[in-house]
Amino acid sequence: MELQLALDLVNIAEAKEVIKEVEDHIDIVEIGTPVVINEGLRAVKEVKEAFPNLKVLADLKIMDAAGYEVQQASKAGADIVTILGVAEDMSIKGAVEEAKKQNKKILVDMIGVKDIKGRAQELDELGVDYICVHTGYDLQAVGQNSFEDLVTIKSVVKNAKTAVAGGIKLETLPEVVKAQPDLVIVGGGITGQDDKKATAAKMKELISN
Ligand SMILES: O=C([C@H](O)CO)[C@H](O)[C@H](O)COP(=O)(O)O
Repeated sequence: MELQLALDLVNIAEAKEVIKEVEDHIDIVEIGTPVVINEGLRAVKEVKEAFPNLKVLADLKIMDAAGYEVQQASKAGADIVTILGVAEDMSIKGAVEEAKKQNKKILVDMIGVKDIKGRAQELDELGVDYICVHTGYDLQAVGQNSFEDLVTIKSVVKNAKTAVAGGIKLETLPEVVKAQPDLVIVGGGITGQDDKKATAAKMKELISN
C-alpha cells in the first residue's frame, strides 16, 4: 500500500516546503487540481526537478482531449495523470494509449460516477492503471466519505490498482486500511496538521503494517 500526499491549497514554493518536510514518508506527491489551475504544468515540472526520487501525480481530472493532455503532463514530468471516470470511453482509451506510449500511468477519479460498480468494471477492462473512489471537498462538507465505495470497487476490479481519496485523517485511516486499497491519498489530513512530518510518518506506519 502506498501513500500519496495531495497538495491543493499551496503555491509552488509552499508545495516544495511541505514536500521537504514529509518526503521520507510518502511515495507519491500529487500536484492538485487547484495548483495546476493557478500555476499550470510548471508546478509539475518544478516539483519533479526538485524531488526526482518521488513519483509525481498531475491531478488534471481530464474530461476531453485526453491523449493530448496526458502527453503534455508527461512532458512536464508527471508519472501518473488523472482522468475522470465520467469521461467518454474514447477519452479513457486515448489517455491509456498515450500513457503507455510515454511509459506513464493513468489514475481514474470516480468523483461524480453514479454506478460505481458498473463503471469500475468497464474502466478495468479499458486498461487503466488505478481506479480511485473519491469524495471531493463539496461532498466532504456534508459529511460524506468513500469508504463503502472502496469496498465496492475492491469486489469487482481485477487488473487495476485501487485507490481512495477525500478527507482521510489519521483517525479514519485504520478503517481505510482494513479495505486494503493499493493507494491512499491524503491532503488536508497531513497539510492541516502542525507536525506534518510526524503525521505522515504515523500514516505510513499504519499503511505498512
Ligand atoms: O482531489 C482533490 C480535490 O478534488 C481537490 O482538488 C484532493 O486532492 C483530494 O480530495 C485529497 O485531499 P483531501 O480531501 O484534503 O484529503
